[in-house]
Amino acid sequence: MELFVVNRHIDKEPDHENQDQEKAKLDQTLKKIERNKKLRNKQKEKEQKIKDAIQKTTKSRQIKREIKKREAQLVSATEKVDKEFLDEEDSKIKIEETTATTEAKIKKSKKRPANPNDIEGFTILGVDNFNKKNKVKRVLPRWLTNPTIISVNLQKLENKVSDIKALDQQLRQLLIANGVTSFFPVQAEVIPWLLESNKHSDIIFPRDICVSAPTGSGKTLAFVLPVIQMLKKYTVKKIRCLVILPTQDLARQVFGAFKTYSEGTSIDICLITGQNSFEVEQKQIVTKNEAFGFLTKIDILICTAGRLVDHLKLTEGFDLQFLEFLIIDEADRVLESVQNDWLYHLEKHIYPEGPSRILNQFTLQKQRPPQKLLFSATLSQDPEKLQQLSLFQPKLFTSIVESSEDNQPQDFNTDTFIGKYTTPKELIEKYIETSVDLKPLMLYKFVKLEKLKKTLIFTHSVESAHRLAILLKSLFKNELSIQEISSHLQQKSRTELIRKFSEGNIDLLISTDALARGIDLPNVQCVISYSAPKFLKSYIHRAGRTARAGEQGLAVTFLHSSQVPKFKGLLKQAEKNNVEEIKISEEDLEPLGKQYKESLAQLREIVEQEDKVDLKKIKSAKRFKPKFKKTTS
Ligand SMILES: Nc1ncnc2c1ncn2[C@@H]1O[C@H](COP(=O)(O)OP(=O)(O)OP(=O)(O)O)[C@@H](O)[C@H]1O
Repeated sequence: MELFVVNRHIDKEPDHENQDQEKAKLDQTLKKIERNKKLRNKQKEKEQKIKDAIQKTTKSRQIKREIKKREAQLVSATEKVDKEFLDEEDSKIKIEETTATTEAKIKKSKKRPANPNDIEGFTILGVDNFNKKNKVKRVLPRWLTNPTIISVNLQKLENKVSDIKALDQQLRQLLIANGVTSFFPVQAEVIPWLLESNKHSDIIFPRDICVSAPTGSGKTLAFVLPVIQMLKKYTVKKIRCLVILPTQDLARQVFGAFKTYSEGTSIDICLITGQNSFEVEQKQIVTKNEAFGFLTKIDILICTAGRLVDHLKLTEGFDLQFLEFLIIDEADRVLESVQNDWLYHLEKHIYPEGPSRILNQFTLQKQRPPQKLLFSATLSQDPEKLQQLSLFQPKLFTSIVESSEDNQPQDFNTDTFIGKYTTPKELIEKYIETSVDLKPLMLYKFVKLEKLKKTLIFTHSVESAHRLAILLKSLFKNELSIQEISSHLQQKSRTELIRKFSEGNIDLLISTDALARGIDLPNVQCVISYSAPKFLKSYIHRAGRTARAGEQGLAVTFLHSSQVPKFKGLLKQAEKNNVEEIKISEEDLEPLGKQYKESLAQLREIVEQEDKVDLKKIKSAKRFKPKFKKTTS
């Protein structure tokens, strides 16, 4: 049996001490295991917590996202609802605006194709040259925006001549003797201002002035009277006032006014327009004395720009260095004229060493610079145009007032200020539409219907004035006195015709625009623009020959149908939007047909004859040209 006994290792007898030790070890290990188990469990719990927390945040984020999404959906839904409630007009406007901007964008993109050379952030020079630039708003200088306003009301005159003590007694008496009892608004403003501004002119140079007031408002006396008063004091003759005008007729008229109001003074006035010979004019201005050399003989010189330059160049001893007043009447017209470069020659003559506006010892020793006085019914308020006169601290007197609905003057606006003119309140303006063929007959009918006398008729050329005169003479027979006047006539004949018309001995005076400016013809009943005026300025001056000095007057313009819109456009510039039409039916002219045909035949006959003789003479007639002789004796 033993054979089958497996001899296993049999330990020795258990050692109790070792057994205890081993048991302790085992216990420790078991405790360790238990601790580790607990630790692992704790770890697991922690991880689980973290996991849970992560899960929670994700969930809340999801929830938040979901909430946001829902909110967004809600908002868009609300907006949708709101939009539906937008009122129809608003949405229309929005649509229009969007369409307009889109269209503009399309246009822009069409206008300016994408440039392949464009570099981001850089502008390639020249690319934008074709794009429309924004208009720069013009800003007027202060003196133009702060004028002294002149009333156009000549019916209610508040300034009696006897009350204006600034003018001396002698002048006031002369005014009353000439039928002027009250001052017109332009005179009431300008005369006292000029006298005051010249009180200390040796120390404080007076400011230059620009005066823009309607035709027939009395601008002439506004400069004549103060100048006479201020020059009275001088005993030594020097040219102290120079008046420049655009035409001989006007120069003559202003000369007349100076003569009238210088009565009883020692002021000498001279007119140089070319009517007299050059030598005669030279002798009127200067004389030569053995002991003193050249001596001036006059105080005031009135001239046309062209004739002035002739004297500046050729008259020895012609001294303008003592000039105190430089008056330019119809200033816009004079400044337009480049006649012999008059402004350049004049400046050179007044300031041989160049102009000096600075008050210093040098300028104090010399004479003061002349005060420039500019007058016109259509004076340019364009600072660029006025710039050429280098005005000294200019002051503006104007009747141009922008009025609001409550008739209160408003701020000056460049667009509505420059190029605006006023006309007399008493002027009634109308137009007649007619065909070209029947125009002369329509004129005949109108004159007869209105029983017109003392009427000025303006045509665009000497020839058309001449033909119209022949035709009207033939139509009216001896019923009315009809004459023509133009710059082709000699000064003497023109003065004679003007005198006869003023006295009422000519009923219809047919003229070119030569007579449109400044000429003062008393009580003109009607002004007819037989040829439509090309510019607003020419219309204003033509029409301004009537309704002068507060009198009523009628201005009628004859137009072909194609001219009506342009004419209305012109008048709009002067804020005349309701010019009435006078309707004369062409049927009313039928009974005059035979008479008209006969007159036309007569006209043809006369013109043919004249073409051979007279008209040629008129065309070749030159103004009287004097032989210039240098210096005077
Ligand atoms: N205070 C006044 N009382 C009455 N009549 C006057 C007065 N002042 C001027 N007149 C007359 O009024 C008319 C027009 O004057 P004036 O020729 O000076 O006008 P104007 O403003 O220069 O016109 P235009 O712009 O056409 O040249 C003249 O016959 C003048 O004698």
